[in-house]
Formats: sequence, C-alpha cells, structure tokens
Amino acid sequence: MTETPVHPALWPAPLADGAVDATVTVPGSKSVTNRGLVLAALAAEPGWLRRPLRSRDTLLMAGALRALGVGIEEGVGPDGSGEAWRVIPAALHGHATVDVGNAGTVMRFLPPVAALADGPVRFDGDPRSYERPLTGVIDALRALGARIDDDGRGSLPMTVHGGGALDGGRVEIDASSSSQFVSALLLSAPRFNQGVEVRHVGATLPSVPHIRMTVDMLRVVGAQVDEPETGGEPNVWRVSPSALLGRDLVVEPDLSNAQPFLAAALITGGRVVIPDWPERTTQPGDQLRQIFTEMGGSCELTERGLVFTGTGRVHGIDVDLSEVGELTPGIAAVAALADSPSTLRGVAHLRLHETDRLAALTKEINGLGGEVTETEDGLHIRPRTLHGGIFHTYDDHRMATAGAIIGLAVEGVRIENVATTAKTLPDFPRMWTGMLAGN
Ligand SMILES: O=C(O)C1=C[C@@H](OP(=O)(O)O)[C@@H](O)[C@H](O)C1
Ligand SMILES: C=C(OP(=O)(O)O)C(=O)O
Repeated sequence: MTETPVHPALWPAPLADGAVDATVTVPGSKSVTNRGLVLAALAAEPGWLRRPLRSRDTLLMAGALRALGVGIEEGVGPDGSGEAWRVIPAALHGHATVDVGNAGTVMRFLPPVAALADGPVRFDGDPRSYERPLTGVIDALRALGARIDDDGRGSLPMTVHGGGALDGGRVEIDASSSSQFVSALLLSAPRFNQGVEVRHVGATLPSVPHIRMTVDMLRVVGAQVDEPETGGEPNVWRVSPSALLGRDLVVEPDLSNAQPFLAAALITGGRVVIPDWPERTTQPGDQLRQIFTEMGGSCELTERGLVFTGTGRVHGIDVDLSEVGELTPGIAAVAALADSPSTLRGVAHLRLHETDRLAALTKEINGLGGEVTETEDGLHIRPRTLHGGIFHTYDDHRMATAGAIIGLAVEGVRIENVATTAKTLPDFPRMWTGMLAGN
C-alpha cells in the first residue's frame, strides 16, 4: 500500500434492500485466458480461445503477444458459437515493447517468451509493477541462458535480449513470493532446447492450485510434465521439449470474480446462481464453495450452475488461505460483517500483490469503524458495527469489490476508483446493480 490516494471518482456502493435473488453470468477466468494465450502463441499450429476474458490484464497479454508477432484475431469459434480469439503463432520477433500494466501474469509469464524472440524486448508497466517481485524469473532465465538487462534492480523496467532460442535445463528458484515464477518457467519450457527442471527451494509456496492449472493446461496442449502431485519429487517440476498443439479451448468463468456475488447471497440471506460453474477445475475460486459454506451459506451444483444460498447469518472463520490468496480481500469483507471473529492465515505474500493487501484491508475496514489487525501472515478480524465512509482501493480490483460487499450491509460506503475493477472485471458496477435489481 502506498499513500492514501486522492481520487475524484467516488462510487456510492449500493445498499441491499433485501435478499438478493439473481443469476450472474461471470466472464472468463483471467488466469485461464492468459495461460491459454501464451500456450497458443507458442504452439506449432493455430488455435482457438473461446469466451476469453476481455479485461485490462488479458488485453495487455494479447497486446504484448501481438507486439512479438503473434496473430490474435477476433472471430467465432469453430462450431460457430461464442465469441473467440483465433491465435496464429509466428516466429517471435524482438525490437518490441511490452506494457505489463500491473498484471502479475504478464510481467512473469512473458519474459521467458521474450527470451525466445530474435531481438530485444523492453518490459515496462505501472509504477506498482516496479515493486512486485520478479527476481525469481530474472535469475532463473539468466541461469537458463538468457541475457537480461535490469540495471541490477531485479525488477521492472528491464530488457530481455531474446536470442531466438533458449538452452533451458535445471534451475533452482525461491517462489515463496509468487507461484507465478514457477508457472512462468513451465509455460514456455516446451520451447526451450532442453525443456526445464524447476526446483522450488523457498520455505513456502503460495497459490499451488495456480501451478496445477499451469500443469493441466500444458498437458492439454500436448506437453509432457512431471510434477509432485502425480508422483514426482516434492517441489520439482519437469517439462520436456516438444511441439505444442493448437487447441480449441473454452475458458471457464472466473470463479474468483464470482466471489462478490456469492458474498452478496451470503450476507443478505439471498440466492445467487452462477451458470457454467465447472464440475472440476483448478481455479482456486472453487474453494469458495467450502469457505462460504463454513461462513454460513449453502451451495449446490446443479444443471443451472452453482446455486448459492445464504441465511443472512454470517460466521467468522479461522482459515489458511495460502492456496487461495486472491480470495482474501472478499473473505475479509465478509468476515467484517460476521457474528464472530476471524483469523485469515498463510497470506504474507499478499503484501506484494496489486497493493499491500493486508495493510490496505486493515486501514480501509478500520476506517469504517472495524477492528482488523495485521498478523505476521494474515489478518485478525473482530466484527464491529460499521459506518459509512470512503473505501480506498489503491488500484486494486479486489479492494474495490471488497468495499462493494461491505457496502451491501453498511449505508454510505463510497468506493474510490471503482473503475480499477477493469483489471479483471470491467463490467463490475453494472453487474452489481443488475444483481441487486434481480436480473
Ligand atoms: O498464476 C496465476 O494466474 C495467479 C497466481 C496467484 O499469484 P501469486 O502466487 O503471486 O499469489 C494469484 O494470486 C494471481 O491472482 C493469479
Ligand atoms: C494477485 C492478483 O493478480 P496478479 O495476476 O496481478 O498477480 C489478483 O488478481 O488477485
């Protein structure tokens, strides 16, 4: 978290005037869309990405790949249904510039791709991107044969001097500050001359389901991956060199972006249906079924999608969120409205996300009269009667949606810069008012 920003745009978060009852169609997953784009760009033949998320993070990814020479065209999928991107791989060229914005997936997943380009690729982004950890990727790529000029900072801005190919091989990294370091190396590894063996040597590893998502998606495009969860050595992933297939991939709804809508049902004692909730998924948001059930709701996976129902009673929770860190802001918001205290653990690395999320949540919930304290690796939240006020977002999409959740139950909450939700959910304000209108 940097200094409290001054922003003219204050969005009055709507107060719920009863139990919500709505069906909310949630756009595609950011994490799946950006992995899908990278894998399709590295494939040996064209592929399709259907129902991709179109938000700041994914448009930055598409724009960067186009700058490297990849064709990404608008179209309908091969079966004629649904919006789609057709991805046409090409020889990756250098002398390009990549704007990462504040997208972790772009700033981590693309430097290995740039190492395969045939010239320099300059990476730059929002001021916050300079502060987010990147050394794991930079050091690993150097060890695998890449030349990177970062002026010794270990962070953005930097230039990757693509050599047209990369040796690859064995590398040790400390991914305790971001699972995306591991995902980044694995995603491009089929194109490294020797593939890769990544060994994580740090004390902790956050967001493991996101690494599982990387492995699953690599396998879908034909890559051979050895990994801990299917009998491999703990903390070691191996990807063999191979050509990748061009696939027709349908992107699942973003389950982490379903969170505020599920929270609305939980808090108001209402019901929200999320169509197309996958039966099996590596998305961490799937764990909301369990977490929000423990906090007082109930859910059922039906043909219509996930039906989530609340009673209006919300319980506190003691939970380790290390696997699902990106759900923390929404869970903290619900916990602030609960009937008992909560402890959220295992998420120290959130201090280096879009903003310092632990500091930001503490400051903003306490600014509304709450009692949140930071612990070494999370938050302790004692519910208090909250009052209205400005909820600052620090350019963090999940801070904005967390404020909206609180605003359902607390009159007079105004969200500063709700437009920051465009990072992953550009239509959030309209979707939110639509849900409250019962659409
Ligand atoms: O690989 C991914 O798509 C993501 C991994 C996680 O990052 P960290 O491991 O840095 O928490 C998650 O928080 C982020 O929203 C998306
Ligand atoms: C941490 C997040 O994003 P990023 O991909 O930028 O790391 C997030 O979406 O909560």
